[in-house]
Amino acid sequence: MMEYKNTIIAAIAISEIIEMIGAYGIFKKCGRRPWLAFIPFLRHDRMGKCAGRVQEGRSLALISLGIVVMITTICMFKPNSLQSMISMFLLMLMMIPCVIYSIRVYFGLAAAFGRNRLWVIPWLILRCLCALLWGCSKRFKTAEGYPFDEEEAAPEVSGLEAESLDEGLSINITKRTAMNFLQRKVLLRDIHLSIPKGHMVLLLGGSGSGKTTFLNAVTGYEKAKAVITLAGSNVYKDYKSMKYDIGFVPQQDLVRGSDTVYRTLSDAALLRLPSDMKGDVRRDRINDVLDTFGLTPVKSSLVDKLSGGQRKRLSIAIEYISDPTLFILDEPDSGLDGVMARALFEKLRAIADSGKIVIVITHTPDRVADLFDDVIVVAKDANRTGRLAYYGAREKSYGFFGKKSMEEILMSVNRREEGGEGKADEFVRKYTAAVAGGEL
Ligand SMILES: Nc1ncnc2c1ncn2[C@@H]1O[C@H](COP(=O)(O)OP(=O)(O)OP(=O)(O)O)[C@@H](O)[C@H]1O
Repeated sequence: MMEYKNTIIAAIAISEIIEMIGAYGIFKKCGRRPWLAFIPFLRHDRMGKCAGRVQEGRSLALISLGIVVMITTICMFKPNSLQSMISMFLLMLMMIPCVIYSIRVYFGLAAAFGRNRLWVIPWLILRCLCALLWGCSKRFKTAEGYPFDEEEAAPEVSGLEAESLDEGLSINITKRTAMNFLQRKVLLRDIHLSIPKGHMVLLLGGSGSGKTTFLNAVTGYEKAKAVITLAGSNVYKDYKSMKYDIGFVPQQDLVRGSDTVYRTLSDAALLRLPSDMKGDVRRDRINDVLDTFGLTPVKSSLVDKLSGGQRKRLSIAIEYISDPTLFILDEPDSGLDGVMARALFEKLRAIADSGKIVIVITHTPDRVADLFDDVIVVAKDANRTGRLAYYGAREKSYGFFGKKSMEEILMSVNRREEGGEGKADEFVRKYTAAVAGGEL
């Protein structure tokens, strides 16, 4: 038994030494103080910094410390004692976040060295040998542009409080946080803007930049540290009474195939219109909405028999039945061809022109860009927090970003490892300065 223990200790010591040598090389390549590689635990922290994953590196360092404490406890007590069992249980628990944080740090390292993300597998299995290879081999160099955005990270706090509009939407999100694997993550920070009524706004942002989180915070579905006012009323405080003032059309259609179009809308009307509304007034509203969305010819058809475009229009009509002041749509054009998408967005434009506010997420903005008044660009900064990189007139946005299309604007703020130009922080700073200087 003793021999067995000694072998394990010797193996751990050898792998530690190999890893230290490798980490020394990695730190040097990443422009960090290399001697820190020889300090246990701090090494994990610095590895996180090299990978651009500061929080994960720090958490990994703490968990590694916990693991060592647990292993020592297990060795100190008799194998089947209560203390040893508890330590074993805690050790198992710690392994889960340890693996998760390790994966995140290795993903970051792969991006820092411009390598495939699959490298995370050998890193997890043979960490010490991978560290040695990446640290000592000349074939492993940091990627072009490394460290990504680090020196010029966007300011921690930015943005000016948006004024409350009597008839429009004013959004003042200070922060939206969430617990994520034992760690509080800031999903959104400092998003302040006011949208006047009659405006149709494009919400632009890369995958995971925080668009849905932003919309959920605006509608009050998932509250943030924020003040949202719609036509002078506080959305969070008056949530119940304002629920149907805000129409939210999710990406997925939530309609029952076995109902007719009319039945679907009349059920929605029963739910969303005031209960004291007279039957004929309600019927008129249903017919108006059917007309608005070109669904009158198919009002007796089963939902299952509708085309993709008709089904989409029905989903939108369900939310529109309550005549919302603020109308939000998450990718209403997914699955629609260019002509159908254009026709749909023209309807949304008409709704905005009737004095509403329409906010739309679309992944193919350029085919309908001319229909929008304004653009909101949400981008992930160096801390992976969703920030406001632009809000203003669509026409000015091209000049602000120095680009010719919405897709190019999106690429400029997307992170490098996602194929973008990684200029999110630069534009958050530029936007903050422009707003403070009264240029936007
Ligand atoms: N409740 C939550 N807890 C922890 N993290 C979350 C939570 N909600 C969202 N996130 C994280 O916040 C980030 C933004 O997510 P969000 O869904 O808002 O992005 P998105 O811009 O809508 O992306 P997509 O275009 O891919 O739908 C993601 O990294 C996501 O993992």
